[in-house]
Amino acid sequence: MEYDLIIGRYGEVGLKSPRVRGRFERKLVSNIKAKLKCEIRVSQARFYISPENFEEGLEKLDKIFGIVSYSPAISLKTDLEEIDKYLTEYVGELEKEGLITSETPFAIRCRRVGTHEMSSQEFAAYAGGVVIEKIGAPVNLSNPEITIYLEVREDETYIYHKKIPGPGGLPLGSQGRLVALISSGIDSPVAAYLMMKRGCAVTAIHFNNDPFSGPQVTENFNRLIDQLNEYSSGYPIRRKIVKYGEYLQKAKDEAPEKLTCVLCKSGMYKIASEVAKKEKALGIIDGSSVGQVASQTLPNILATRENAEFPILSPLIGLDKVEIEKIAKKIGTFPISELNDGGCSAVPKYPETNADLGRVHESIEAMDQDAEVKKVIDNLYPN
Ligand SMILES: Nc1ncnc2c1ncn2[C@@H]1O[C@H](COP(=O)(O)OP(=O)(O)OP(=O)(O)O)[C@@H](O)[C@H]1O
Repeated sequence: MEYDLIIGRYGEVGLKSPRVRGRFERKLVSNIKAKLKCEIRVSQARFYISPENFEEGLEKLDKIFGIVSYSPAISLKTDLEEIDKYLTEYVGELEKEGLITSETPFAIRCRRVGTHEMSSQEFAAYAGGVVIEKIGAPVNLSNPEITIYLEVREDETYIYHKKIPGPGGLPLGSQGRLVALISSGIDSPVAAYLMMKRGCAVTAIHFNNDPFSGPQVTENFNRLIDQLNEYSSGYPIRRKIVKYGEYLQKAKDEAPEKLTCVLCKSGMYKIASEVAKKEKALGIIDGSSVGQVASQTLPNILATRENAEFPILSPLIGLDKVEIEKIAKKIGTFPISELNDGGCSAVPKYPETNADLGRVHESIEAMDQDAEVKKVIDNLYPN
């Protein structure tokens, strides 16, 4: 089929007030243009996109948040003779592709904006007649096997038959920035993806636990970010790699062994809070899911988060592993997270699962956590 443009649709953005909608539309247009060489016209909740490379356009729109669906289409003048000519050709192409035969029940759906001599129903009936004339297929409005859409907008008309689902959500960057804690595991990249889908730009922090973990962990982190960057058009993910070995050593030396993981996580949130200030971010994302591992019991969640200065958003908190893995597979991070990273040797044999706040406070003081956090931040942002 010789398509000449792609019609993109947004969902939730359309529910906003006109002023907010205008801002979101501009953001969406600039995000599309950051990824795709194209011309874009916006009109009445539709994006009319003319990409330089059509196939590339179809592929890339699949990863731009805010787009709910899109359709490759042909455009023509709003004129009955033109509709006759182009629709006849269109049906001929569908026939060649095996999508319609003389037996295939079909429907025409017409949407119309503007002033015309015919109603939408009359346009649809006319177009139905063209299809019957060309191929003799039966009309079936309640249960069609193929639907051909006719979109009549003032003096331009568009014909298409496919509605490809987009990723949905809100345009990236429309909701400000968050700092995402990304390990090399399955969960945290999914958490970051879900918040990106809600329009949040991301700065990713990774804690390199060397000598308690090997270089593979950080390599996997970098590969995960490369994969997530497929979805970051307009707002590429910023990366920060934190040297965390010294902090962990201090925790092991000065606090009860059992509490290492609690102190590790509590330090991460404090450091993430400092990074959030530097990055002008408004919150922190992590990949916790209640009860999944030792550090994610409710008492440990309380003990590790109580001193963080920013809200910690955990979009996976109520999901179970199978649900999280399903998303990881869909977004392409799963096979990277599955690579063996050698794990973390700082994890004690019996990590605390029911952290007592009093003992955690004592340990935080014993290891002089604030001083250790400051060292890490000075190292990350030398001035
Ligand atoms: N090395 C790290 N660097 C950055 N963030 C980390 C690191 N380790 C853990 N986190 C953050 O803490 C969250 C909980 O980590 P934890 O190790 O308890 O669970 P997990 O189930 O192994 O998580 P994940 O699958 O994301 O690695 C992670 O989802 C991530 O957001």
